[in-house]
Amino acid sequence: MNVDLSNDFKTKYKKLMGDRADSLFAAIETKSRNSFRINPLKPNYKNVAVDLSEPIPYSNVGYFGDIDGKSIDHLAGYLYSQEPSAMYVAEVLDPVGKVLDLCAAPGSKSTYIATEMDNQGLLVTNEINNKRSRVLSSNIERMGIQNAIVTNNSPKDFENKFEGYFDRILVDAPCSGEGMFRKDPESVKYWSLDYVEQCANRQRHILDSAFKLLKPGGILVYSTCTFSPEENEENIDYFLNQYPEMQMAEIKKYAGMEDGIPSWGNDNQELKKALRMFPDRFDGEGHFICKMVKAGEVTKSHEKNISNGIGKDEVNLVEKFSKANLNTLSQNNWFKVSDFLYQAASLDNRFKSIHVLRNGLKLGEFKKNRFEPDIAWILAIEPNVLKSIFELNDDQFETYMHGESIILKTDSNIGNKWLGLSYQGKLFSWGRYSNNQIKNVYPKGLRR
Ligand SMILES: C[S@@+](CC[C@H](N)C(=O)[O-])C[C@H]1O[C@@H](n2cnc3c(N)ncnc32)[C@H](O)[C@@H]1O
Repeated sequence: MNVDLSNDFKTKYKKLMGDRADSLFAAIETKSRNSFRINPLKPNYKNVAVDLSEPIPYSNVGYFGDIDGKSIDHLAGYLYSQEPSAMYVAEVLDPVGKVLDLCAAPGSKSTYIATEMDNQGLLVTNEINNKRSRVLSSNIERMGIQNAIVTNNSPKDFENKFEGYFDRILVDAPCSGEGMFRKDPESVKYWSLDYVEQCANRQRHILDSAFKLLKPGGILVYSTCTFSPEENEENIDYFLNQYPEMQMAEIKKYAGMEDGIPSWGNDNQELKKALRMFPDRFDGEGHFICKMVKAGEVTKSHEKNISNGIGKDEVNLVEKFSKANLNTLSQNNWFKVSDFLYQAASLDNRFKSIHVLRNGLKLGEFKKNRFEPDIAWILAIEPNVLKSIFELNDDQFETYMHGESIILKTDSNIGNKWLGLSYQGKLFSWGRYSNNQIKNVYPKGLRR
């Protein structure tokens, strides 16, 4: 591999690391190893057509190896591709209660956090960039996550209504990306000494917001995929001085993980508690992780609920749908946004003040005199909730993925209108049965 490291980069790290810099530069020239996660939110989640013989030692759900982004395992949300170092962040966060991922797209860490939360508590997963927030939202959907609110805001937007609200906050900061040069050699082009400074400055603003949003007693995890002291130890030293309530917490370190470097952060010895992963000693990309606790007593916060906006006629339509197609129907936290019905992750009125893309699980849409279920619901549903599941064969699966309907033999004994469609035992879509055909309702954007 040829990663075109600039002279400024090399000179800087030679000065900072001495001889070790050469081993870092050499590691940046080697090929990185791929890895992926399985998804315990799915039924029978270890039933995947990939090699699970090399588990990642510090992850409950991570494995070294390759996955196919077009496979049913991937599109039904059983697998998620993530590089090994990044996986450890969710483990360090230990997410419980109300969790905020402030810089979340495309959702690698958020989807991991959600599997740790097992649909308990609340995960607010935020991305400032609109286009990227939509990718985040679709990954939350694919993985069958029910307790997440996807938002598209700047961290500052939360400050008005969410002060001291969150038990856990992750700031996986936008950074100069030096740790990803090996995986993405093109990114070297954007690097400069000035760019590092700009990133460091932006990160301080994000951390300022995170401090305000964190509950006393809460935990803040800060991570980057870059080596630079300015964006890591220096920023954390600044932050600890700025906010004396914040204290560093220990992180368990596995083979190849190293301490933070106090001399890169004004000799603040507390920085040893942070964690560094350098690719010459660790089997993953470059990463920095730091865990901090906010001192103080938890005060009770009062929640005022949004009214759910659902009329009796609409409840009747969903009940009619359920009677024909489901064995059970939970009416927990139902919530309507325009014509869409959600099972809300939170009905807290505060969420009216920010730009919410998705609140919990999208169940479906009210159309003229009927209710139509949404793909998000089938990706999160327990199979025993469905009256009928139709398992597609290889040809039928390809046909369906192309957006075509499936013609069945006339003696097909299907009495219900909405079916769960599965392939290789994994539910991935609804299908609408009528006149010996399963009509294609797979979202156009997901067809191929
Ligand atoms: C390192 S990436 C996040 C990766 C993500 N956590 C994951 O694991 O998939 C940083 C994100 O921060 C967003 N970002 C950029 N500027 C920001 C700002 N000023 N405040 C908050 N987020 C910002 C970027 O759009 C980007 O999606």
